[in-house]
Amino acid sequence: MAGTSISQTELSSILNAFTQPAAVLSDDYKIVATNAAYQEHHSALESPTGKHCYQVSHGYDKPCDQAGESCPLQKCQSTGLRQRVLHLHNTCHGQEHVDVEMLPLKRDRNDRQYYLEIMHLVKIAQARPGGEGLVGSSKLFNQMLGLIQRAAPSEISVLLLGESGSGKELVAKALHNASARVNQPFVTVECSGLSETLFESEMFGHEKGAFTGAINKKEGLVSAAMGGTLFLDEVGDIPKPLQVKLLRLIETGTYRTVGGIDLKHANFRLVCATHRNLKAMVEAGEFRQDLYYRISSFPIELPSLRERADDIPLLVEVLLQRISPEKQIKLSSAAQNKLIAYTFPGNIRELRNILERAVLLADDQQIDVEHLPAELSASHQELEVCDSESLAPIIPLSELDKVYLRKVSQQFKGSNRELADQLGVSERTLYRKLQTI
Ligand SMILES: Nc1ncnc2c1ncn2[C@@H]1O[C@H](COP(=O)(O)OP(=O)(O)OP(=O)(O)O)[C@@H](O)[C@H]1O
Repeated sequence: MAGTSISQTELSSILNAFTQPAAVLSDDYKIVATNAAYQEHHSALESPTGKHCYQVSHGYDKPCDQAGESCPLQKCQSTGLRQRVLHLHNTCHGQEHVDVEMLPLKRDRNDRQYYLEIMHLVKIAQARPGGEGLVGSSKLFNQMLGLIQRAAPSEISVLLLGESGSGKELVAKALHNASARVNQPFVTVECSGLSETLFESEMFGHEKGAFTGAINKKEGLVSAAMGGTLFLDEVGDIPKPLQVKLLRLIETGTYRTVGGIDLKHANFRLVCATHRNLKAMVEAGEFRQDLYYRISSFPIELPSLRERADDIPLLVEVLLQRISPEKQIKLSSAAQNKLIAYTFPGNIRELRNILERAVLLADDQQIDVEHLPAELSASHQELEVCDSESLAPIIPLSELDKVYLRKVSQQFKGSNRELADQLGVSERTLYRKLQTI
């Protein structure tokens, strides 16, 4: 830092107080000093000092905002305020998600402005093959990840909105894993298909003899989630009389077991999920407005797989590793193109099912088009149908899967499990859908 009283070596040793990769940057995007973690993170063979931050982290030849990304340094310059942005960085391990924090420093004696950059490595998601958890690097996935990173450390109630199989449960776990409650339980409550009595006794537990069949005292899921995260899956399927009970629990933080007298205190962070349009349900009087506002403080929309088709090659690679870690199975480019062109009504669960089946069908290390289900090749036939006169009458898209399911469930000869597999949804989801047709 020319002209300042502090040397570069001293600056680096101060930066070494951070365990995360950290650097001091100048107004013109140049790296002035870095700590050891920064050099390790970028696997810098030669010192990054003097290079541009966008060149080292992204391999760009111009600042991020001119390369179609948001640039925290530029935002810091224009606002004078601390910034946080989720970026994909080139690191010693390949591409990684990084939560970048940028802070303006006090101007130096020559009135030059410098910035402190701290990189928080995102552990709940990966942008390259290997490991567990969420996978993706597309724009929509990164936007979703940015929201997860923001919400996770707080206690705010999160509402996950997305199609079946798009990863709602995995995101709920990611929220838990990135929160201070990570070492406490993560408890899922499947809200669909529960009668009023069953819901109450599942949620709150019951005393011995509370109702016919209550032979023993039973602990409820709210109690099991003590100190951790309670994940209400398919919250939109909770019948109205039960919604008021849930609201009471959330508002007062207290509950009674079925047949119990004592008021018990709950302690959980709430995450809810639904594939339904809750706002429309509120307008139609099917979902309580007060409960909706309680659970939807921080909504996160999960993109469907067809909206993030550029993630398909990466997901395929990761899922094949997870399905068959001992074999190094690859996809032929023709098979990959088929997958990219497919619409995936069952999202990532359907992709996983397709790959599991293909791994069994492929004799060698390569999955080809013939190992993929016939409906992938049927997309062209579907287009032909759409072009033909048989299009009329037009039915609302929301009705489309009901109409299709009605037909399929009448004609399908196998079990519900087999049908769910072929549709690329869980058996639970199929059961739920069958109830609505
Ligand atoms: N981003 C992702 N990366 C890797 N695997 C994923 C991702 N998202 C989802 N999956 C996988 O896809 C499958 C379905 O995910 P999940 O059960 O979380 O979806 P869901 O939206 O909760 O489905 P449903 O509404 O039917 O319960 C699981 O095997 C999950 O591990």
